[in-house]
This record gives sequence, C-alpha cells and structure tokens, in this order.
Amino acid sequence: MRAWHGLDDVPEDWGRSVVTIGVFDGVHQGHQQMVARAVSMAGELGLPSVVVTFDPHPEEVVRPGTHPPRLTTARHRTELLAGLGVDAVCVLPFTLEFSRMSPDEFVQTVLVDRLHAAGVVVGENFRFGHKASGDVETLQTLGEKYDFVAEAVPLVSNGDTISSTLIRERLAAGDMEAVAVALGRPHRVEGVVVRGYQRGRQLGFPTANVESPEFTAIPADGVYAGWLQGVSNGNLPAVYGGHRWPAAISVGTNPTFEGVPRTVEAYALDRDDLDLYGAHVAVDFGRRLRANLRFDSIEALIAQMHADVDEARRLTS
Ligand SMILES: Cc1cc2nc3c(=O)[nH]c(=O)nc-3n(C[C@H](O)[C@H](O)[C@H](O)COP(=O)(O)O)c2cc1C
Ligand SMILES: Nc1ncnc2c1ncn2[C@@H]1O[C@H](COP(=O)(O)OP(=O)(O)O)[C@@H](O)[C@H]1O
Repeated sequence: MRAWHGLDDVPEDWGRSVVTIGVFDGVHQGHQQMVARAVSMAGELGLPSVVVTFDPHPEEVVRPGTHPPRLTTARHRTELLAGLGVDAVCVLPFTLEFSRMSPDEFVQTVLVDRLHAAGVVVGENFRFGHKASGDVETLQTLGEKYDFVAEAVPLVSNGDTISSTLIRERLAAGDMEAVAVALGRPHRVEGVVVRGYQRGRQLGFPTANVESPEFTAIPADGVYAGWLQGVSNGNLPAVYGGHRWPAAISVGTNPTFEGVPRTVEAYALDRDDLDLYGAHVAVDFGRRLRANLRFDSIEALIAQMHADVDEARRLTS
C-alpha cells in the first residue's frame, strides 16, 4: 500500500487507476462499502485503486471554527483505509485555494492529470468544487469529457442512513453499541499518555491519562468497558508490542475531586506494572456502564471502581 501526501507524491509514471474520493472521517460502514466498490471496479478493469481524502477537514477550512469532532485521526483513517485493500491512499492538504477550484479544475488537476482516472466512485450525495457546486451529475458529465466512468454508490442504511453526523450524535449520547454497529468496530480515541494527579495508584487503579488531538470525538462523560493498547506513530514502534489490554475507562471531570479538566483515562485490568508515560495509545470504547459521579468519600469511589472493573472484565472477556 502506498501513502501519498499531496499530488506531488504521486509517481510520474503512475498509469490509469480507479479513484474514490471523500473525507472518510470514521471510515464507517458506508465508507467501507464505497471503497469496496472502488476496489471491485479496479479488479474488473485490471487497474490499481486509489483513495483520495483530505486533511484538514474541508468544513474547518471553508468555515473556520465549525470543525466537527473527528471520529478518526489522520493516522488511524489511513490505517483503516489501507486495511480495505486499496493500493494507495492520497491525502490532499485542503486549503482555501484548493476549495476555490471549479468542479472542472478539480477533476482535471486531481483525477485526470495526476491519477489518470479510468473510474471514479463516490457516494450519491457527493459534492465537490467551489461552494460545493459539483454533484454526481456534474462528475458524470466531466467523465464524458475526460474519459472516465463515474459511479455513485447508494448511502448505506440500517434504519437510519449511516453518516458521520449520526455517529457523532450517538457518541454524544454514550450509545456505544449504535456507534460500533455504524463503524463496524468500537470507537477509538488516540493520544499520548500524560501525567495526571498521581492519584490512580493510591486508589488501587493506575489510569493512563490520554491527551488526544484537538477536535477528537470523545464519547459522553461516564465509565465504560473497553480496551487499551499501544499504537505505532511515525517511526516509533507501539509500546508493549501493541498488546491490547481489556480496560475500564473513565471520561469526565472526576467530580469527586476538585478542579479537574475533562480527561479520558484507562485502567488496564489487573495490571499495576505498566509504564505508559509518553507512549502513543488507543482507547477503544465498549459499553457505557454509568455516569461519572461525585462520591461523598474516597472509599465509596473505590468500592464503585471495583464493581466497574468486575463489569468491564465480564464484558471484555
Ligand atoms: C473505572 C473508573 C471509574 C471512575 N469513576 C469515577 C467517578 O464516578 N467519579 C470520579 O470522580 N472519578 C472517577 N474515576 C476517575 C478517578 O477519580 C481517577 O482515575 C483518579 O482520580 C486518578 O486520577 P489521575 O490519573 O489524575 O491520578 C474513575 C476511574 C476509573 C478507572
Ligand atoms: N494497569 C495500568 N493501566 C494504566 N496505566 C498503568 C497501569 N499500571 C501502571 N500504569 C502506569 O501508571 C500511570 C498512571 O498512574 P496514576 O497514579 O493514575 O498516575 P497519573 O495521575 O499520572 O495518571 C500510567 O500513565 C501508566 O504509565
């Protein structure tokens, strides 16, 4: 699998290919079906398949301050797309200048001149070019002009249409079962393990405090069952070889204690010997167990944490 950052990374001698385009935040079931169609069309034509995606999120560039919470980091999104069997992932830096291209200019610059598209697969609600003026029909007309077939894939539904917006709503409600169905896997928050208040060890449950990038989609405050694992980042290998521990996760401001900013922290079940500071880790969310509460005593919090850990063990084994 090739990973390209910008059109200049596409090799000079790159031949014809089948391209699918989108933001693909979350790489949810709808995205997965679209990419699968691009891969199958590429197979039919005997050509390689390419995913074209954008970073940062186009909405943030066009309307700053409106960035929707991100379901996947750029790193995780590329990893998930690569896992769908495409030959290349091309991440285009999305700029204001880029956003001002007309549909024709976009098609010519990206799809025709660099990727030599023979086939283009998009979602049926795909919009592109300046002020989102191009749609599937525009793409099909441009396909006749530039010699490619454009195919629109119907949106996937499981009652409601699966969309990044719907997933963000379910996350905000802590409905992790619905989120997992739409994603086809548990929701993940990634980040670096930072120092907290050094209280976890005293309570009997050391927790890795995960500092995630700005705009990360974090589930509703509460206590969850789930998993904690190291992930590789750049050239750094995953801590503990990427081992995946069942975990109890807390999201919130820890109201039992005063003045704590909102944190995501995970206790790897039945371990007290890990050293995760500075490591890049992923927290995968299983079921939400309860709200993050203010306890009258530390003893009451500890007793409840024991019950949470038992429940998390039951749900993850
Ligand atoms: C399973 C679990 C449940 C938790 N539930 C609560 C809670 O209901 N209320 C609360 O104030 N803190 C809760 N916490 C957070 C603890 O207060 C926090 O982990 C502890 O203060 C350690 O913080 P530190 O990592 O900054 O040292 C929970 C943590 C875990 C792992
Ligand atoms: N089972 C475990 N789960 C998570 N972190 C652990 C575990 N055992 C040891 N650790 C280490 O201990 C740290 C958390 O200890 P804690 O007392 O909660 O300190 P802090 O307040 O800095 O988070 C983690 O960052 C990690 O390096």
